[in-house]
Order: sequence, then structure tokens, then C-alpha cells
Amino acid sequence: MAETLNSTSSTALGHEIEPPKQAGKDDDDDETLSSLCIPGSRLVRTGFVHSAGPDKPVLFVNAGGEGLMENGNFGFRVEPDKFFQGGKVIRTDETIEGSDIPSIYQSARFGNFSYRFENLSPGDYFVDLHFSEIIYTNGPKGMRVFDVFMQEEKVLSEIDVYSVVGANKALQVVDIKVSVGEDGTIVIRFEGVNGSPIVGGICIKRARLPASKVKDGRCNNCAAEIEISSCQEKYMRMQFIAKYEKRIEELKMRFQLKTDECHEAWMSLTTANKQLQDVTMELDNKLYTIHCLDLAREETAAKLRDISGQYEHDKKLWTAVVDKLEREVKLMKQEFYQLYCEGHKCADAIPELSNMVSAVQAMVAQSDDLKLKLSEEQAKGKILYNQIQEAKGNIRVFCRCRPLRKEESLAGHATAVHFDAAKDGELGIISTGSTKKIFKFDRVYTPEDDQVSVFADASPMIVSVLDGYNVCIFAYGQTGTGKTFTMEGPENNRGVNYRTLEQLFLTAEERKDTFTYNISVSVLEVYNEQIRDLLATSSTSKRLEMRLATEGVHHIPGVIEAKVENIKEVWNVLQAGSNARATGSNNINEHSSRSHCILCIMVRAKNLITGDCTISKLWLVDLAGSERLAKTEVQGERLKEAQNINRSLSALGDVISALAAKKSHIPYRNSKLTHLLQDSLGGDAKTLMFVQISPSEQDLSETLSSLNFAARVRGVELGPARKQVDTGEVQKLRNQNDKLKQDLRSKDDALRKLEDNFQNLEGKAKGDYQLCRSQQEKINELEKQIALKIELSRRLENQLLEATGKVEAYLDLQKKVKDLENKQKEREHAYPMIQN
Ligand SMILES: Nc1ncnc2c1ncn2[C@@H]1O[C@H](COP(=O)(O)OP(=O)(O)OP(=O)(O)O)[C@@H](O)[C@H]1O
Repeated sequence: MAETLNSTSSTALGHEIEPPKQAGKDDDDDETLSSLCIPGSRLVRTGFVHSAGPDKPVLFVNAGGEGLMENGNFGFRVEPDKFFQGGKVIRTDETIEGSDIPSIYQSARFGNFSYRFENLSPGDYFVDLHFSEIIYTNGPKGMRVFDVFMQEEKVLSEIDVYSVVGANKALQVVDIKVSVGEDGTIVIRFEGVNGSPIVGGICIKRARLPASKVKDGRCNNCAAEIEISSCQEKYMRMQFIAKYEKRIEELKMRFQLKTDECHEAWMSLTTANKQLQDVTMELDNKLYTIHCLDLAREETAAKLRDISGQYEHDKKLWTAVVDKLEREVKLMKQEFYQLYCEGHKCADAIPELSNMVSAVQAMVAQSDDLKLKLSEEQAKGKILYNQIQEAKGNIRVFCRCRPLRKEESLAGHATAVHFDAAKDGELGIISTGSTKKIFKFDRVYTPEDDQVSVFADASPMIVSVLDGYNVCIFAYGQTGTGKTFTMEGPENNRGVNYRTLEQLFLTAEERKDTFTYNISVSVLEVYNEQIRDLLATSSTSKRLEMRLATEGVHHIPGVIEAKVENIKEVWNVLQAGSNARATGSNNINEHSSRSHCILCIMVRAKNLITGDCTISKLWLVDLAGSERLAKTEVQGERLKEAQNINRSLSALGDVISALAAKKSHIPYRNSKLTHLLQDSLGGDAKTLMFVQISPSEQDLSETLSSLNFAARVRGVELGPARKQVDTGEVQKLRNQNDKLKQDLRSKDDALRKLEDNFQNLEGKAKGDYQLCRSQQEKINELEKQIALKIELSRRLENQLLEATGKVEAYLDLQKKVKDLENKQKEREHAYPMIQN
């Protein structure tokens, strides 16, 4: 029975049972591939092989090829390709192995097509389909996966001939069962799934069954009855069971093995994946690092370029600066050396300098001492001078006679004044009775005496003003006798006023080391018993009155005091006052002044040694004419003027008279004039009166009047007590005073020289010292600058070195990255699976 089954056997229905195949690899493949076929059919990996079986094919068509005549080998005829619908024919000369009729496989129908077989007897048939992949090698390349439908039922799914047998190999799908109905037709359709179907031949056979398809005496597929004995059936069943149990065991083992393999493969895959991940991550990290390094490198390179550029630039700059500084330092060093030498010289000279300083100090001490002594001596001198002045008399009277005018001499007027003993201060007046009257004054000036000699006698008074005494100089006399000439004088022959101020400035200049003086000038006029400020610019200036400011000091509130610094300013002030002076005309002298013109010079002095301050006044008064009323023949306003003038002159005489008599009451307030001159008449004040007279006999009466007035003034002052002053003693004092003065002057000069020397030396030493210091400071500053520059240069060099180091490190890193990349490539070569 077993042998029957192993060989081809026929059934009652004419089915042939094919012997079961050996279990093994081919079986496995067949198992896998059988999923392509419908149950009952199977794949055969060879071409048609003739077997001497009882059945002949009902129909065998050579698809795409010619028919083959029946021959003794096969016992059937191969029909030419004539049942098709659609498709194309392709052929090959290649040898298709593994078939008894290779020509069947050398031609094929290709594309979308179908076959229709008609006039078949109704019943069951088996259809064998013959394929060969001839297109792959000779035709168009590409895959061909297709379905086969029989009677519109899919009998083959997605068959790929090449994947089963390869190129130029034959493949059969056999035993596809098909039932033919009453119409006797079989329709087979080939439909491409991917590419076009290909068919080499179709064989239609009458149905027969394989042993495996027989079940319970019937065909498994067609349920046709099969006659089998019970023993055979049992045996068959056992065989089947044993076979399948064994098969199951084997399959289980294979399954287990496959499972283990799968697990192992899975684990390996997991590990590989992990490794891959790690490597990928590492690679990513490396790539990122490379990217960062690239950026850093570019940045560093840029910085390096910048630094290099900057370095080169700075280097040039610094080189220039350093060169310049070196030159400067060299110069400085030379200067320093020079100064150092000079310093040494100075240091060497220090003992000498010290000696000099000591000497100077001693001199300064001596000078201070001398200054003190000088101050004391000055004070003494002042006292002595004052005593001399006092000895001469605090009120002194000088008489001055003007020259006889041309018109007077032409008119035949003789001179009534004789100056035979003028040098002794005596003046002779010859009156009409040819009697000669002698007047004695402190000084008598003839018409020939000039302004210079007049002022020479008046100048000692000026010194008294600078010494702090009040002084009053006034000119008294008949109109036209030369009062204004003596006091003011013409511009080219200036009088007492100008010369006095000149003398004041000269003496003040001489004393500038010990005294400072502030000099101011006021110009006043007393007219009709009213005080007028001649420097006031406003014509409607208010009335001025003399007031007692402090004890013994009188002041006129509101009076203008013009501060004068030099004699030029004085002259301008005097001119201004002179222009403003009230003048009128009468028939005696058209320009005769009918007012008292008063110049008040205020002297504020400060002793620089003692710090003592004094204020003194010098009054310079050009009195109005003293002529008698009867002779002036004036009336009205002019009469009033004359009366006021005479009253004030009379009051002046009264005040002087009262002072001389040392009366308790001095009538200063009887006139504006005496009131003004109050603090400069009497006491320590010194008064000088110029009595001006005319030489003409015509004016004899007025001359005598004036001389009598003057004589009264002088006579009173130079009373017997004063006159008794021992002139020898005075001369002695004067000599002593002169000697002291000379002594002081010489000491003062010596002191000044010493001080000058000392100051020169001190100045030079200070200058040298300052120069030394400034040079030293410059050198220090330059040295500091050089040190800074050197430090900066060092820092930059370090930076450059750092940058170079970084670049080298970067290059190392780049090399390492390249190494890593190479290693990575090697690893990828070694483990291609990881890459996949
Ligand atoms: N010593 C002198 N030498 C030359 N000329 C003189 C002298 N004295 C006066 N004179 C002249 O006499 C004239 C009258 O003088 P001056 O005007 O000074 O008199 P006066 O006394 O001031 O008169 P008045 O009281 O009117 O002002 C002037 O022309 C003047 O130049």
C-alpha cells in the first residue's frame, strides 16, 4: 500500500495520486510558495518532464510559440498559440534547462492577456501553467508579479517567477483544479500586479488526485469517491498522523530555534541600535564640537588678526613713542646732569650761602634796628625841625615888592620903596616929608627877586605839612601888587601854589620807604562872605559852611576833594579852580580879584614803620585886594564887595592879634575867611604871610597901610620872648639835625643795598631750586610714562603668546577630530549593519 502511495497510482475516478514528497527544505519552500496557489495545486521547479503515465494532456498550448507535432516520445501533440486574447509574444534562444520540451519555455506570451478553451467535455480538469523568466535576461528588465484567474476565480496570487526559480529556469504550477460546465469552456486570465504576466505554456488534463488529497475514500478537493480498503485506510491515517506529528515536532523545534535566533538577533539589534545611538550621539557631539571649534577658530583667527594688526600698529606707535621718549629722556638726563652739577655747586655754595644768609639776617636785624633808630631820629628830627620853625616863629611875614610898571614910570611916578637892607629883612619907605620909615620882616624881596628864590624860603613850611602840621600861606596886599603873581604865577613862571605841590610830591617820593601819602586838593572862594566850591561842576551848588568834625579838626561838609597822584593832575585842578574864580572889573585893575581864592591841600600820611597816621592841611590863600574904599570909588554891589573884603581882612588881623596876645577867645567866626582857616591859624600850625606892595609913590598910602598890617602881624608874633631865642643854640640844633639826617640817609642807603643784595641772592637761589625741582618732576613723569609703556607692551606680547597657544590648541583639536572621524569611518566599514 505504501509503495502504491509512493508511486503514481490511479483512482477510481481516474485521478492520479502523486507520491508525497520528502520533508525538507524544498518542502518548506513549497509550503511557503503554496500560499501562492489555491489548495490542491502546487509549484514544481522544473519544466515539463515526460512520464509514461496513462493520461495524456487534453490540450497543451505552446504560449507565444509554434505547435509541436506529436512524436513517439511524448505521445501527444503541442498546439500552437491560438487560444489567447491580448498580450505580446517574446522569444529567446537561451537554453531553458530542466525540461523535456525546452522550446515551450523559449517563447512566451507577455502583457495583459487571457486564454479561452472551448468545446471541452463537461467535468473536472487539472490545468498546469508553465512559466519561464526569459524576459528578465532578454526582454525588458524589472519585476513581474501577477495574479491568475480561472473561470474568474483567483488560482494564483502575486506570483513572481524569478523569485522562485531565477532567470532562464522553468516553473510549473500544476493541478489547478477547474470544473468545466455544459458550455465546455475554460477561461484563464492573467492580470499583472506589478509588471506584466508571462506564460510559456498551458496544459489541460483530466482530473486525478494525489494521495494526500484522498480522504475517507473521496478526493479531498472534488469529493469524488475513491475505493480504499479499511486496512489501507488505517495505515494511511497512521502514516499521516505520524508524519504530521513528526512534522509538528520538527516545526516546533525549528520554531524554537527561530525564536531563539530572533531573540538573539533582536538583542543584537538592540545592542547594535544602542551602539548606533551612542555612536550617533558621539558623532553628533563631535560634529557639534567641531562646529563650535570651527566657530571658535574663526573667532580666534579674527581676534588674532585684529590683535596682530593692533599689535603691529601699536608696535609702530610705541616704537616711535619709545624712540621719542628715549630722546627726551636722554635730553632730560643731560639736563638733569647739568642741574645735578649745578645743584652740587649750589650745595657746595651752601656754607657760603649760609654765611651770606647769616650776614643778611644780621643786616636785616641791623636794618630793623636802624629803621627803629631812623624812626626815632625822624621823630626827633621832626621835633627839632618844628622847634626850629617855632624858633623862627610860627607866623612868619615875607614882604614882596613888585616892579614899577612901565606906565607908572612913564607917568613919572617915583619909587617910594628902598631895599638897601633888604637882605636883613629891612625895608625903607620914603614918605612925602622925605622921612624914611623902616619896616623889618622875616624876608624882603626886591622886584628883582624871582619866584624860585621866593619859594626857597617858603619850602621848609611844606616839609612841616608832610610832618603832620597844618600850614597856612597867604598873600595880602593892595590890588595889583602881585598876590596872584606870587601865589599862582603865570604858566611859564609858576608861583608858590604849584611849587608847593611839586615839592610835596617830591618829598613824598623821597619818603616813600617810610611814609605813604594821600594828597587831595580843594579849591574854594570866599566872595561876599560866602564859601564857594570852585571844583563843583554844578553852578547851583549848595552853600558851604565850616563845621567842627572832631576836636580841633574843622571840615567843610560836601566840599570836593580832588585826589591827585602827580603834579600834572595838580595843574589841571588848579586851572579848573582858576577858571571858575569870580572876577569882575573896576577902574583900578580890571582883573583884580574881589574874592579870596583858597587852595586847601589835604595830606593823609602813614608812617610805614610805626603805623602812625596823620592828617594835615596846607592852605594857600590869594586874598582879595586890600585897597581902601575911598580910593576905589565904587558903589552898589562893588561897594558891598569891598566892604566884605575889608571886613574879612580886618577879621584876619584881629584873629592874628588875639593869637599873639594869647587871648582866651580868638574871634575866628567874625568872617568866613578866619572861620575857614581856624585850625591852621594858631596852635602848632604855621602861618606864612606874603605882604605884597607897590613901589610907586602913587600907592604909598596903601603900601604903608599894608606894611603896617604886616608889621602888626609880625610884630605880635615875633614878640620879645620869641626874639630871645638864642640863635647860636638854634644853629647848633640845626647842625645836629643836619648831621643826624645825613647819618640816617647813609645808613638807609647801606641798608637798602644790603636788602637788594639779599633779595637778588634769595631770588636766584629760589629760581635755581624751582628749576631743579621742575626738571626732576619732568624726569620722574617721563620715567613713569616709559614704565607704563613697557608694561603695556609686555601685556600685549603675553596676549599674543596666549592667542598663538590657542591657535595651536585649536589645530591639535582639529587633528583629533579628524582622527575621530577616520576612526568613525573605519568602524562604519567594520559594522555596516550599524550604518544600515
Ligand atoms: N614880582 C613881580 N614881577 C613882575 N611882575 C609882577 C610882579 N608882581 C606883580 N606883577 C605884575 O603886576 C600885575 C598885577 O599883579 P597881580 O594881578 O598878581 O596883582 P594882585 O595883587 O593879585 O591884584 P588883585 O588883588 O587885583 O588880584 C600883573 O601884571 C603882574 O604880572
